Amino acid sequence: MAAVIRLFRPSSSPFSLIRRSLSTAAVTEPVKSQTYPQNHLPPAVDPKGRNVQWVFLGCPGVGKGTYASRLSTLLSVPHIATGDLVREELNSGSNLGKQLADIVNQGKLVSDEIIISLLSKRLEAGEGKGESGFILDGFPRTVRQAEILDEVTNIDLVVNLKLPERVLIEKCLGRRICNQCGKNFNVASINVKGENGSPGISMAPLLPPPQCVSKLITRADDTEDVVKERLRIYNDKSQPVEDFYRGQGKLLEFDLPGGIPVSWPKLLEVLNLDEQDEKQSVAA
Ligand SMILES: Nc1ncnc2c1ncn2[C@@H]1O[C@H](COP(=O)(O)OP(=O)(O)O)[C@@H](O)[C@H]1O
Repeated sequence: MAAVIRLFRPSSSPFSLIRRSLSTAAVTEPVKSQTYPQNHLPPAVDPKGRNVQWVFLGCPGVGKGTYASRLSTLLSVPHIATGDLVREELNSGSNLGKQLADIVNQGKLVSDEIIISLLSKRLEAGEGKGESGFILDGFPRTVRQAEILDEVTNIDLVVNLKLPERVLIEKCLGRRICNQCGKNFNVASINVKGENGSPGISMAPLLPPPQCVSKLITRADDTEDVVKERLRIYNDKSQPVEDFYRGQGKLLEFDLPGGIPVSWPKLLEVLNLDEQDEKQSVAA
């Protein structure tokens, strides 16, 4: 039976070191090892009692942002999505933003150096405001990024969200963002039949409230060709990151059973979390 571990006061994180570590990081082959059994958490919470340091992995469109953001509220830690940091830079009109636009709109990855610099700035700003712990979404995306992260801190748990590829494409194409409040919605109504023993998946659309309807925009990189390219790059560059964490016994595989109403309670169950619990309690 899982014991309840309380998360104590914020401790300062060592992320100001991340930039320095970039230059010394070694690139090695990803480790292949066992899969962590579902329904069984690895030692997810640091026994020293600091806030959680979790990573969310998964293909474009799988819903990393949705679940990472809900968990960050539940656990009172920041949700840091490197894709959001990149989009902020694009929208800022800076020279760097102009350089990144082509890369992002073709579905390619930004260089490790640039992404680490953006993440480093975000973590330092958070540290200044007294933030501690995090749920990272969209980082690390290469083994090199994972190694650099490992050099500067100890990740407790890596959640790998999974959906069949045809669902991912439909979800990306249905994704809409309100350009005023910034919330994400999805107009796709997904009904995929089960194949070869795997169950079918249904997801109802996540429609915007009336005040957002006229303000919906589509991400420039959510076109079919670019989504396919992002999936190809994920398989090439980011799947080895799954192996990296699997080798460390930190990877929790989670096949999403459907939309938020069915997946969210199931995810909480697998993580031994209870929405009704005191916010700062985690079972490990
Ligand atoms: N860790 C990262 N390394 C390199 N590029 C990144 C990283 N995170 C985000 N990006 C860039 O930002 C884009 C959008 O990221 P994100 O919103 O996470 O998209 P996705 O829906 O593909 O998961 C990526 O296609 C990539 O160009």
